[in-house]
Amino acid sequence: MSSQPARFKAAGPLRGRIRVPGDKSISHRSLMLSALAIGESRIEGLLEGEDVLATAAAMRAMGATIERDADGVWHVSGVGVGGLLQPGNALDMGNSGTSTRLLMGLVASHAITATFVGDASLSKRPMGRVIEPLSRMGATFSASPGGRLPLMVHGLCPAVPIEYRLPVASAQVKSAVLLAGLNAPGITRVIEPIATRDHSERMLRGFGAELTVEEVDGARLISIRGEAELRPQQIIVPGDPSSAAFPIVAALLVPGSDVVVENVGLNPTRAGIYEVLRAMGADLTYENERTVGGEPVADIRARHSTLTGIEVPPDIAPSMIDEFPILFVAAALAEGRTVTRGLEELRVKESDRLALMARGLARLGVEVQETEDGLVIEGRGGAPFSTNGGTTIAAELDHRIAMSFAIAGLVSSAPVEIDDMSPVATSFPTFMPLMHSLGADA
Ligand SMILES: O=C(O)C1=C[C@@H](OP(=O)(O)O)[C@@H](O)[C@H](O)C1
Ligand SMILES: C=C(OP(=O)(O)O)C(=O)O
Repeated sequence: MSSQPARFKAAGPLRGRIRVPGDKSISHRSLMLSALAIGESRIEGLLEGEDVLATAAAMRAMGATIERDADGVWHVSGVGVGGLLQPGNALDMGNSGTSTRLLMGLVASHAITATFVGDASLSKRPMGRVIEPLSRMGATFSASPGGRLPLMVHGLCPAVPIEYRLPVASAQVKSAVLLAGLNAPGITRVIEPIATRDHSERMLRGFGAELTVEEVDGARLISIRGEAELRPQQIIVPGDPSSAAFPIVAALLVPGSDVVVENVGLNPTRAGIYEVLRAMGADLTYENERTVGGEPVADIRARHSTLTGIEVPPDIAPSMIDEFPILFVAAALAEGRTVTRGLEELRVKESDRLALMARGLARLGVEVQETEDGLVIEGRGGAPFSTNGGTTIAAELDHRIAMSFAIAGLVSSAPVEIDDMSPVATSFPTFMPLMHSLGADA
C-alpha cells in the first residue's frame, strides 16, 4: 500500500462530541467465538479495522460464514468447537499480533495445519511465548528464526490440557492457551500473577463455556473445561478506550478544548490511562455511565487541563499497555517529571515503542531519558513542542506511534509531519475525519 503522509499543526480549541470505533480486543474475540458457536451470532459495533478484518478472513478460511449487512451489523455462522477446517492458503495476519497469537491457540487443538504470515512489523514480533505453552499441549511448529513469522502450526486433536503460569503479563498468551483449551479434553488452567485484560474470560463465559476465575496467593487462576459447546450470541461492542485516548489527550493539551467521546468501554482491566491522567490533574468526567454487552461504558468529557508529572506505578501498566505512547506525549507537556518503569513489553509491540517515543519526543525539544524498561520525561509545563521549523516522524508501521505524534503536532510551534498515517487503519480507521471534525488542522 502507498504511504500516506500528513502534517499536523497547532489547532484552535477542539470541540465536539464524537464516537470512536469498536474495541479491537473485543472485536477479535467476538468473531473468533462466534465462528466456533453452532448457529448464527450477531455483532453490532464491530471494529472494521484491518486487524479485525484479518481475523474475519482467517475464520472464513477455516469454515465460518461471516457477512456484514447494509446496517453495518455482522452475522457469523459458526462451525462448532472442534469444527475448524484446514485453510487452503496461508493466513495473512497483516499487522495484528492479537489475531496471530489467538488464532495460533485455536489451530493448536484442531487437527489442522495452518501457515501464518504478516507484514514487516509483525514478522519481527516474538511468537515463542505462545509456541511454548501450545507445544506442551501437543501442537508442533515450524517457525522462522527466533520463533517469528512466517510460521506453521500443526494442531493436535485431542490436545493435552495443561496448567500454565504466564511468564509475561500478556492477555494474548493467556487467551491463546484458553482458546486451545476450549477444544482440549478436561480442564486447562492458566495462572496469571498480574491481571491483564479479561475480555476472553468474559466472552467465553457469555458463549456458555464453563470457565471459572479464582484468586490463589494473589494470582488469578482461570480454569476452562474443554470440548465445550458454544451458543450463538448477540454482541454489542463498546467504543475502544485505547482509540478514545487520542482525542481525549488532544483535548487535555489544546487550550480551550472541550470534547466528549461517547460510548467508551471502561473495563477496569483497560482503563488505566484515565486513572493516570486524572492523577495528573486531567479534567475528565464520566457521563451516562452504563453497562453495554456486559462491559462498563461511559461518555468521557475532557477539557483542557494543566497536567502535573507523575510516577506511574508499574502495576497499572497492563491496564494501559497500549496507551503509553500517548501518555508520554501528555507527560511531555505536563509540569514536572514523569517516571515510568516496568514497560519492557513496549519494545515488542508493532515497533519498539520506548525507543521510537524517546527519539521522536527528543526531536520535539523534550528532555527525555530512555531506560531499559521505561522513559523519564521532563515536562515542558504547557510550553508547545519546538521543532525548529517542523519535523518528520517515521511511523514504522506502528499506528499508535503515528497517532501519538499526530496529537503532538496539534500543540507544536511548527508542524509535525508523519511520514505514513496508513497504519492507523489497523485500529482506528476514522482517526483523521474525527480529528478534523473536532477542529484539528491536518
Ligand atoms: O489481548 C489483546 O487483545 C491485546 C493484548 C495486548 O497485548 P499483549 O498480550 O501482548 O500484552 C495489547 O497490547 C494488544 O493491543 C491487544
Ligand atoms: C499492540 C497492539 O496490537 P497487536 O498486538 O494486536 O498488534 C496495539 O494495538 O497497540
